[in-house]
Amino acid sequence: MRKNIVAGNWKMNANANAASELIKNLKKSDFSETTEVIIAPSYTNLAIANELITGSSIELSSQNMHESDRGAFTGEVSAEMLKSVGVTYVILGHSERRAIYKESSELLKSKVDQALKNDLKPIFCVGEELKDRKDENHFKVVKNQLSESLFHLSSEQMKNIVLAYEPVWAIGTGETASPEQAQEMHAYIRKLLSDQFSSEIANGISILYGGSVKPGNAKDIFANKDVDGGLIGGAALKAEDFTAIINSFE
Ligand SMILES: O=C[C@H](O)COP(=O)(O)O
Repeated sequence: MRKNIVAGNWKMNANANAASELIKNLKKSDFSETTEVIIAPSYTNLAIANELITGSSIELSSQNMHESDRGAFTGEVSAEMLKSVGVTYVILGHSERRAIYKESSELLKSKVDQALKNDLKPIFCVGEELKDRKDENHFKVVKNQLSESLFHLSSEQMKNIVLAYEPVWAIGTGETASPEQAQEMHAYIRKLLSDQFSSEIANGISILYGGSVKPGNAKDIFANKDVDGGLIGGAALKAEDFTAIINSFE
């Protein structure tokens, strides 16, 4: 049985004080034990977050990671460094990394391999841009993103991947995919996983939806059978809203 997961991607928000405050408020919140809760603060806040989440069920994720073990890569952070401050997940392939930092499928494939080699679980993001959807290319785009960075993995490795479908046109725009559009793409992704790996693998992988998820729309999105939770941006920055989203499963 796959897990329901709600992950908060804080992006480049919250200094050390704000991050501590947010985590303290989250710890006071009453959220469902059956949903796995993950937070992804910026690099500078990971160590403090790790201390603050001790004794809670909250898991820690990084927003990015370098693909090499170590070396002369000024400004970069390795998997081993992340592990040393209690990180268990790493977001890879976010559309902001793909678009702004030109991260290619090939690079993301290396990052996925590096994460798995270091026992970090990738939250691997896929999603089409508005133009792709208008041109009815959205399925093809998502299929390529998955196959180019993940389909070389073994079934055993694939079990450690969490997927996030984030239509780029819905990120931070207030516009959400309809519950039907989300379900349609999630079912398509699960079918691809079944064809490439097995139905057992496909049914065991959590596929999260991301893109303007809020307390007011989370219930309708999470009610779909192939939507196993959310990757939340803006609404993860308020403990009250994030908690309401976590508690939005039927
Ligand atoms: O990683 C999170 C997504 O980019 C969604 O962001 P958003 O909830 O602010 O639209």
